[in-house]
Amino acid sequence: HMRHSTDYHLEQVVGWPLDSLQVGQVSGLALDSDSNLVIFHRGDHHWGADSFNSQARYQQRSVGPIQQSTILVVDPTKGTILKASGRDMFYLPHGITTDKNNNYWVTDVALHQVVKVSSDGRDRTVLALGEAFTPGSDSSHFCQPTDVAVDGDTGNIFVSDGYCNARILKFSADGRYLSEWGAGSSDRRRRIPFRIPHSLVFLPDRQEVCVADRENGRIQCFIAQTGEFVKEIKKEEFGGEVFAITYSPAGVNGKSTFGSTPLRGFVIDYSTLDILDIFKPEEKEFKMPHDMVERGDGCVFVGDAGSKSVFKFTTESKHSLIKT
Ligand SMILES: O=C(N[C@@H](O)C(=O)O)c1ccccc1
Repeated sequence: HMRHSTDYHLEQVVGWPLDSLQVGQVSGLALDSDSNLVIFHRGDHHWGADSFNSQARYQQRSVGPIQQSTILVVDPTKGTILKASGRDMFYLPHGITTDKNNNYWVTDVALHQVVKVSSDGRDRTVLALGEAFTPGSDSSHFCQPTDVAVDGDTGNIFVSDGYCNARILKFSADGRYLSEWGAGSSDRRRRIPFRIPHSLVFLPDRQEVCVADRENGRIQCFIAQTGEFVKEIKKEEFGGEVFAITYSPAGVNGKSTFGSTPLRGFVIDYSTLDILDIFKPEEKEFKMPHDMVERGDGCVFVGDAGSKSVFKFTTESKHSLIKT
């Protein structure tokens, strides 16, 4: 791996998880209030070229929802499954995030909905935004929404919408529509619209929302309160597509990218925009690094929709692992 300045370097924890997680296409990762890893996956469903018609309507509705548990809570150290839920609810899972009451906020691109699900194992739908299986672009419809970010202070939620819309919407915690905005709209020079706002993250220490604008190969960040454009992060090294973004207030931004260059993850300092590290798996390659989370202990997990697997990375070098 190329090393970038400082001593920050991520290496794959080879052999994690101990046993295969038996997951389908991994579309989303989150951390719960116990800092366990939460995996949102598609079981035996796949997003392929014929999943939607030209009006973005899902074509396999008659097959029914995924019968496997689509939401897995996994021990971050061993990779063992602690809880499994989300059966018979979803068709094409995409994004997942948790709120401070440990509810799951997920998006499903086939349902065109954002769903708030209880994590008590009873899978109660606490709130659903959007109309099931009905794409649209007004304030009560989405078109293949990709992710949700939660502002822990106000409870407001942000939705990146989506493959067939190019906007970010803001709702109150109880689902009231507040506002929406497109790419860097407040900045004339950056009127280039979003291509696919694919992943969202809330920056708690800055009260900003950042989006991975996938096919534009860039990150754009906005003031959460107003939607005002703050900055754009775009690097040649991204190779043209940025799939996911996650953030840790330690001043380091994690990103995963997927582009013509070999598929890699980047660690960027949010203030200086310096690339602090570039990482990728040691043995297998990334196939479609689709989402990423960073844990408080510095471990980074990457969910891969292509290889139906989750990779774990750590900043400790091998020998220190052997020592411990
Ligand atoms: O990007 C695509 N999918 C991935 O992001 C995903 O699986 O979420 C995709 C787009 C068009 C057709 C088929 C798949």
